[in-house]
Amino acid sequence: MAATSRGTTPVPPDVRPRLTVLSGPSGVGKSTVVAHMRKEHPEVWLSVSATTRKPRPGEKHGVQYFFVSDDEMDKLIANGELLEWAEFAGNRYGTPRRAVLDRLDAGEPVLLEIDLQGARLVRESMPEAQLVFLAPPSWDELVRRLTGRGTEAPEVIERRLAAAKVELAAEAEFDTMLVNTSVEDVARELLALMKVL
Ligand SMILES: Nc1nc2c(ncn2[C@@H]2O[C@H](COP(=O)(O)OP(=O)(O)O)[C@@H](O)[C@H]2O)c(=O)[nH]1
Ligand SMILES: Nc1ncnc2c1ncn2[C@@H]1O[C@H](COP(=O)(O)OP(=O)(O)O)[C@@H](O)[C@H]1O
Repeated sequence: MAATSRGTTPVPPDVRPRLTVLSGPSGVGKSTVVAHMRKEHPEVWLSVSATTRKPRPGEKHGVQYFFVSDDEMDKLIANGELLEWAEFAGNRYGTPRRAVLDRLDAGEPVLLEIDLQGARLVRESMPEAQLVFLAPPSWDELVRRLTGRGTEAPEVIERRLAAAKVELAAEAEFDTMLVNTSVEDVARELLALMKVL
């Protein structure tokens, strides 16, 4: 079979998995759910974003994020290397385009964990993508999780909670809404949506 220009075997569109986008307010549990899911299903390919945010203790370049300078982010944007990017709570975040398209072409289930603005941009450029919104069981529980994580200063938490109000109001734009009461249940539901289970 002929190789594509990216050097992978083409997968017919009808069996190609859809790109899945997971969004939801900061602190709702997106990273926790995705980590749980990938422990048992490492075949789910999670895009690693570039960000200008500083690493938290324990975060490693190339694992949670590619941590880049403002200049480097400017270049990634100018060179068209990002599928989408957005500013969130004072930092920029973007999805490297090439890796995502290569994995989709290879027929792998691909997951993006990105904010509401990014989800809207993906919907515009790739209407076949499925958009999943992760919601907290309640506002108070979201505040408890975000505060309890202990990774952000109080003023950063305030910015993220302000963004959370906007994100929660946009829930209806998504194809599916999952409430993160149980990490195991949500991980299973997400795997089913991605046709991995
Ligand atoms: N648009 C966009 N948002 C991203 C990207 N990567 C991460 N985000 C989102 O940026 C927000 C902040 O991420 P982060 O600083 O890691 O905080 P956390 O998600 O609360 O742990 C979250 O909503 C992420 O989903 C990206 O490549 N593009
Ligand atoms: N279902 C859950 N029940 C209770 N705590 C949770 C649940 N899911 C996540 N958490 C906790 O909430 C905090 C925020 O989770 P995290 O995955 O960092 O959120 P996000 O990636 O959406 O910002 C973490 O301390 C995590 O352990």
